[in-house]
Amino acid sequence: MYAFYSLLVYIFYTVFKKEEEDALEGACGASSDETGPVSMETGSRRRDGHTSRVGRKACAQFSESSSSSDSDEMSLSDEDEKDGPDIPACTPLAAFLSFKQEAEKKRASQVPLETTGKLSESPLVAVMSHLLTFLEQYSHFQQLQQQADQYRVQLKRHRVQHRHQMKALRASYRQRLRDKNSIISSLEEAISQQQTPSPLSEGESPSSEAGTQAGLHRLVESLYGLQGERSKLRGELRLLHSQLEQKEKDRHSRIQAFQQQIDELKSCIEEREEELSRLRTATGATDSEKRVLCLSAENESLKQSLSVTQGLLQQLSTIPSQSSTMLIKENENLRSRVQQLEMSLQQRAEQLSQMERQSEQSEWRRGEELRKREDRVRELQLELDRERGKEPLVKYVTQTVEVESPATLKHLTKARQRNELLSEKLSSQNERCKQLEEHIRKSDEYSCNLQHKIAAYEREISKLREELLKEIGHLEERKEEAVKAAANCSAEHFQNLQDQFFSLQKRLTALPPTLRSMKTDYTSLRSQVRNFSDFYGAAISDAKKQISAAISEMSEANKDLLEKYRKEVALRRKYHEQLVELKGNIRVLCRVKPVLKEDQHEEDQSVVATQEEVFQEIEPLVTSCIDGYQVCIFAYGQTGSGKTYTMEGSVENPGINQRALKHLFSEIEERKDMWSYTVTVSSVEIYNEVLRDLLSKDGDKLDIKINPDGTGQLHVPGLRVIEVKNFQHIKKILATARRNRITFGTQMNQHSSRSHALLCITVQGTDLATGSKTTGKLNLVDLAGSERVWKSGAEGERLKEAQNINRSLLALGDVIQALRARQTHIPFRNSRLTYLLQDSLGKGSKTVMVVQVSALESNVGETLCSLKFAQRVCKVELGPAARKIESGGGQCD
Ligand SMILES: Nc1ncnc2c1ncn2[C@@H]1O[C@H](COP(=O)(O)OP(=O)(O)OP(=O)(O)O)[C@@H](O)[C@H]1O
Repeated sequence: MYAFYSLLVYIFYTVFKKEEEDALEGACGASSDETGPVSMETGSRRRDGHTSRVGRKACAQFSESSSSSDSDEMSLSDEDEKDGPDIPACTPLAAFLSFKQEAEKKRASQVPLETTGKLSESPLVAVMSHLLTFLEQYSHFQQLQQQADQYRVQLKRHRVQHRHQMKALRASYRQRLRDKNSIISSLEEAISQQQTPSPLSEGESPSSEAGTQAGLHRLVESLYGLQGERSKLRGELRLLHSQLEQKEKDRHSRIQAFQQQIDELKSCIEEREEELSRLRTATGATDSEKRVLCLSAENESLKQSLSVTQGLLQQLSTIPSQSSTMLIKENENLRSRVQQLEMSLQQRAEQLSQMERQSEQSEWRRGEELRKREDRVRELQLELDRERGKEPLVKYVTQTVEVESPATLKHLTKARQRNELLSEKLSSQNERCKQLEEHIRKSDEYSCNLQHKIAAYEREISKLREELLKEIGHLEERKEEAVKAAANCSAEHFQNLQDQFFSLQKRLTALPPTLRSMKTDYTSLRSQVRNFSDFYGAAISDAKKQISAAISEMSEANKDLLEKYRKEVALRRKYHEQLVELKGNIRVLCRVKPVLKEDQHEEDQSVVATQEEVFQEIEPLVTSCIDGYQVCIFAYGQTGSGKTYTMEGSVENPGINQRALKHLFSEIEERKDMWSYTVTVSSVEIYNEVLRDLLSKDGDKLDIKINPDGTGQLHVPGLRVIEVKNFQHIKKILATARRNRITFGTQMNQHSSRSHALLCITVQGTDLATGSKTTGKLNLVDLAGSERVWKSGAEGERLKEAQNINRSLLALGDVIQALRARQTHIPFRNSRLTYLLQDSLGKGSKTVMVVQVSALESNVGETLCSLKFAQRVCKVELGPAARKIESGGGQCD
């Protein structure tokens, strides 16, 4: 077969060569057309290895047609470069193509002949034409392949460029994102720092308000900054979007172009396939079929290459899509990040506004609370004022106060309880006031009687005064007479002189010319005047002498009167002392405590003694103290029987202490012309057998010692002694002592004194006339109450106090017993109380014991005990009282 085909080719060659030569020889002769012979030569070269000019020209033409693609393929792979040397294989093809073109031209010119049936086409020529067509198609495929390669190279380049671009873009985006993230994280940190609010102290110090404001300002500023950042990010994102969209569009347009080319290629291939099948059916030649198969194989390979190209295209399309998806993802991430940021910003803004609202609310609440507290303070202040003024407080109890905090509630309940207590107290005090009014009425009656007595005394005194005045008047009359006598004498003389002066004046007017006589008259007149002055001076000195004589007479009479007065005072003191002695130097008074409102279930039939009445009994002893005696007044009795009331009393109704000092100062005032006095005060308490200064703040423990001055008297070293100038001063001192004294509430007495209290008043007097000095002492003792501990319910510390009180009172009883029995040893040192009262309870002193008893039947046992003790005291004989007086020379009385 091969030999047959080779033969066929050869025949063709010779036929065509012959035809061409004929045509050339016949038509053109020696024309210069080289095409035919060149083709022949070229075609022959393929077989015998010679190269004709025509073949080279065709090859050059082909090379020219594909030069553009070759230049592009310079950078292609080695495989592509290897395709280059195959091109010379196209040379016969080019020869065939040119030959075919010429044949077709000829056929076209021969068509009229064929139609007429003169020339019919041979099958060999038809097969050849088909072969040529295939070869043409093949060359076209090759061109397509080259184009596809070009596209592939372009795609590769694009891909590389795109990769670089994408890398750069990614790097820049990542950098930007990192920057943004760092900014956002720093802002978040700043916000979180601002958002960690310091807890608002209920007290909170309000410097914290300024800090919160500043923090809010900072937060708002950072918020604005964040918003600016957000808008920037948005702008950048928009830019990115637009870039991405642009790229996306480019990619789509490229893909569409590729797709179009692929479609074209596909349609081309389909056309070729149809052609092939048509050829198959038309020819049915076995060799051509083989050729067709070869071609179809080539076609298949082309298809494969196409599919590869398509794959590449797809890859190309997927790569940008991947990058775009990545970008989109990044974009989405960014978007979500921005959204998150926006959300967090919104949250922060909300939190900020919430914080602002909260701070406003808390501020408002604080203001409200402050206002309420101020109101409360005002109310409490009012309450306090009313409490001080002893006004009813019921009004406050009924007041409704808005309470918010438990502390205020507690305070309010306390205040209410206190109010209730105070109102109770107030009602009891009102009751007491009524009783006191009754007492006052009675004391008024008593004072009326006293006034009568005083009026009688005053009448006597006025009589004496009248006598004295008469005497003085008599003396003054005499004095006046003497003065008048002197004055009358000088007046007569003066009258005479005046008369003479007038007569002289007359004579002068009558006889003006007689100057000599006038001169003589004048000189005589001058001498008379001189004489008159001498006479007048003598008269005055006479009158003075008479006056001094009258005055000396009068002072003599006064002296007598003064002496009389002194005698009177001495007599009075003597009688007073006699009276006191008659009453006894140790006296016992019994005071029954009236039944108070709280004990009203029992009927009160007691004899009520007022503070004034009690003091009247004591008053002479206070006077004795001024005269230089040792006086002791003490209140004794069961707890709650009224000892403190008797000694100290209340503000409105003071007791013995205050009244005694008042009396003392009024006496001193009366005697100030004859005596000067110094009053000193000290106050101690004996609590649990320990001595404490009630006028000192340090509360040091004191001790009783014998005075080192050699008098043998007792004294308390370190005790504060205050000199008192007036009664107002003593009031303050007494208040201090009362404040410092230890009291506690027991079942028997709400303010039970748990100590013995001593107020020691020393009065040092100096007689202004004689210089003699007296030292009187007044000890005012408020003993602690004896109590039955099972009754008073004393426990713990109260029990210890009660035991100490009872022990010291027993010691007092022992001293009284020893004094009554006139024992040689008096056990003064058995207790601090008796040791301290040694001077006042011993011989030569004046003592008054006020026994306080209760009128209640429930206290009858204690009352009996107290009365028995009082009975024992009554029987004690202290002997005559001794007055401590030092004469001007320092002698003792
Ligand atoms: N004569 C009185 N008139 C009116 N009230 C009195 C009288 N005596 C005592 N009281 C009242 O009785 C209460 C108890 O009196 P007080 O404290 O003086 O007793 P006390 O004997 O000193 O008691 P204690 O020994 O426990 O200290 C007080 O509230 C007082 O005001």
